[in-house]
Amino acid sequence: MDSYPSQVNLPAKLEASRINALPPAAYYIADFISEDEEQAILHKVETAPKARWRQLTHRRLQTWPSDLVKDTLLDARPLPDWLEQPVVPRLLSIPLSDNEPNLFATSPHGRPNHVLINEYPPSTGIMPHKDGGAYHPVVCTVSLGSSLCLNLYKSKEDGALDPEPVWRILQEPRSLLVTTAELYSEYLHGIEPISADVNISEQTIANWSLLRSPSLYRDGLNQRKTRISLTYRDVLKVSKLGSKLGPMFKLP
Ligand SMILES: O=C(O)CCC(=O)C(=O)O
Ligand SMILES: [Fe+2]
Repeated sequence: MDSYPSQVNLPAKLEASRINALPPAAYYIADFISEDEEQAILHKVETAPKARWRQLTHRRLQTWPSDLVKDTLLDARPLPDWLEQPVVPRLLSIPLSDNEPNLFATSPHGRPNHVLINEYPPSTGIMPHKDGGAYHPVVCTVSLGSSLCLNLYKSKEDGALDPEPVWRILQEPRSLLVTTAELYSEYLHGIEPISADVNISEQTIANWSLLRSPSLYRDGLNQRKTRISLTYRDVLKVSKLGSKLGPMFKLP
């Protein structure tokens, strides 16, 4: 059966969730959080103080605990409880391999210290880009609300972007996608600003065998609804000043 009541389903080792079609390395866990957990987080995102949202032309976002300034996290307060639980302990609970206890075992703070929340109404996306040098090269993205495709792109010899994606990853609601290593440093990622993802099939989706509900896409279509993503990363530089800043400089 392709669909069953929502429950968390974690692999004993992350290696079991590896997207084998991709270069080193990406992992996809379809049932990383439950429907109740998804609803609780969505409620917190939607009811966050208005000052928390930054409106871009088509998309809006929140950063927790704060923005980066010159690649540095200024506000060193811990993540709020609703972003910490259940995601962070769950991320840290999955062994990567026999000799690496978890995904953040070799990162400077041993855990993610920053969350970016992006909201994508249908027909919005994000231009192809690399995440750059501010972060330890492990990106953990939890998807909420709707499925969409993340595209991976290669730079051409002359440095220009090849506009055809080399791979597509379908991210279902409640899933976790992890990208690391060469995939972090050598490839660009982006989301097309379209109302429906088309031509979805076993042949075109890199993580097809790891999907929760492949039968939903039998017609090759994913009609998008609003999707919220939570991107967990470890920011390498944290300001010592940050924890001493007065309340005037802090967002609620
Ligand atoms: O929302 C996503 O899945 C991707 C977000 C992203 O690439 C970024 O914020 O750097
Ligand atoms: Fe990114």
